[in-house]
Amino acid sequence: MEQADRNQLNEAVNQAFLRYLDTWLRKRDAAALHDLNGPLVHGFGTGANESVYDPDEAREVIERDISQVPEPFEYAVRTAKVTPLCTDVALVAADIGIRNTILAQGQELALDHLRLTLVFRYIDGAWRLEHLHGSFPATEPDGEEAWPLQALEDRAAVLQRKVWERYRAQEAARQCEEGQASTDALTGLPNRERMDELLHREVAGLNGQSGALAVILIDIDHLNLVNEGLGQEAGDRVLADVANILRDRIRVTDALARWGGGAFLLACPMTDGLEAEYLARALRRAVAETDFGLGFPLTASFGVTALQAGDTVPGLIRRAERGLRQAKEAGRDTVQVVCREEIVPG
Ligand SMILES: Nc1nc2c(ncn2[C@@H]2O[C@H](COP(=O)(O)OP(=O)(O)OP(=O)(O)O)[C@@H](O)[C@H]2O)c(=O)[nH]1
Repeated sequence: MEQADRNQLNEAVNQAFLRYLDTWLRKRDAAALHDLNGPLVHGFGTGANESVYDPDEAREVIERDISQVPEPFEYAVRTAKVTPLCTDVALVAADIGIRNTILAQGQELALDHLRLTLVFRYIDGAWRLEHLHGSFPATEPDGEEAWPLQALEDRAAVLQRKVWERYRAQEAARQCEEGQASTDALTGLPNRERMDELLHREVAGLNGQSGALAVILIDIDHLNLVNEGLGQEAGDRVLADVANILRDRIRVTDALARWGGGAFLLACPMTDGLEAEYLARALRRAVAETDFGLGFPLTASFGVTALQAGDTVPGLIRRAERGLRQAKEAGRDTVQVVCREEIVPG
């Protein structure tokens, strides 16, 4: 988390904490306090009362607590430390000076000190209480405090590390899943959906600038003959090999995707129709000159087009498809460039 984000989070959680204290201890307002809670509150008592409460149970605990001592508590925040656990969870360890007497298990108990450990979670646009642990530290016979603040802070540091580790692992898993969902497993290339998104982004930003983007649609010729003659696995190998041939010969700024079946789509930014045609010819040659170990030559056909004013992504793709169709009709193993309506033979 960036330092500026951390500062902003600390401030927002601190405000939520102060509002919670004021509502709970000074105002003793059960309804308002209930509104500051999250959907589940953990802890929320001291010692034996600690549990996980749903909203109705939490409301009951709050009302009981306030009905037992309706008078405002005099308190002063001595220290309050906010520790962000991740972007939407934060822990507050606080030391509160307090003057009051409560009835605990039939006995009057004079309070002068309250230690709080609270967890707030950002839910529906507000930091809401999710966990509350309160303790009234007693002085041990040796004069040492039973729960010194340093011990609470040490525990918070351990908790923070553990939550961050878990959060990072979850983020990494989520990003990995997203990557897998948009990658073609056979070739390792981005899939059609990802390329489609990229094209929409590119085309929207380019506004039909001439020479700003070219698109090449590539289709392996007679892939069905490889599948039928040598089996699906041989067809798969051909697909992966062609993907590698293409990948090895394009610029880092170009984007190559598996478009479906035996087809690939290549998007080349800062490339006009002529440059794209040269590239397509070089790629055609590279495929035709490769020995795929099939016992017969393998070729591919290419449809090329370039961005023009007023283009949409579907329009651009349709022109590349038209080029590819023309290339297949012209006998395959060839390149056809389509600029708007006219076809420039390759
Ligand atoms: N091995 C393999 N074959 C695939 C895969 N996806 C599609 N195919 C096959 O690729 C072939 C593509 O067919 P078409 O593009 O219509 O025709 P083609 O045989 O390549 O001949 P052209 O007219 O030259 O395109 C079909 O036989 C599909 O079953 C795949 O992931 N692996």
